[in-house]
Amino acid sequence: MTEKIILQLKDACFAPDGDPILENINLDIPVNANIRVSGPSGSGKSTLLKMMAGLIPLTSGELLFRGENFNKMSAQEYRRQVSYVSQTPQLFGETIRDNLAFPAQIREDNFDEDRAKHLLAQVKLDYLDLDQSIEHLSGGERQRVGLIRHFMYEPEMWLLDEISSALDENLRTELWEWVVAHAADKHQNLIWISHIEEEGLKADYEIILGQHQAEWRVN
Ligand SMILES: Nc1ncnc2c1ncn2[C@@H]1O[C@H](COP(=O)(O)OP(=O)(O)OP(=O)(O)O)[C@@H](O)[C@H]1O
Repeated sequence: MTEKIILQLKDACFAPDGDPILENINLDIPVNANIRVSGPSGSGKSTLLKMMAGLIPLTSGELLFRGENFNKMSAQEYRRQVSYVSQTPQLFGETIRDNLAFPAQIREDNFDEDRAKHLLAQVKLDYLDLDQSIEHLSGGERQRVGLIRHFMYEPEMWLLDEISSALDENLRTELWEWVVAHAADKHQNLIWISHIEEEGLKADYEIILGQHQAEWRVN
């Protein structure tokens, strides 16, 4: 039996100034897998995640999700299903509440304060109050508030770009353990980039980037 595929890139190329950053990218992402993207600095790891997230337009080729072409879908709906988290999330407004309530606001839904507090605790920020100003948060606190803003709703797929880069080793390990367990529990697809090897992070598959190409490896 063939494996079920959730996301595909077909002959995808991104060449913003004519020179390709990534080209001839053909990937079939199986459902409910834990996938690492690796490769040297500048090899296009973030670019690949942003291509998958529909955040940068393909110069050529196709992005398909559940067999449907991205260009025929609502970009807003797609990004709610396929959630890209940057390593430097921008915080906005004045307080932590402003940030964590934002996803509900754009969905015209009620803010789930209990969930927000639960998520703060999951990322070891339960000492922060929702009405606390974001002005004096540390880099690591900002990174985690930006991360859990995405977790206020559950997507089908996570694209996580260096989400622990501002944290010390203990926090990194705990954060990744939580993220991986959360995704497994919710049967979510997980594609991630991390430079950190000592986290003991295990992936089912690896996408290795180099020379503008992507190699698929089964771990
Ligand atoms: N929109 C763009 N226009 C021009 N060049 C770009 C664009 N986006 C990315 N690049 C270039 O593409 C290359 C790959 O960038 P990318 O951030 O994807 O690499 P990376 O593997 O994630 O790097 P790192 O590990 O250092 O974060 C870099 O040389 C970058 O400057």
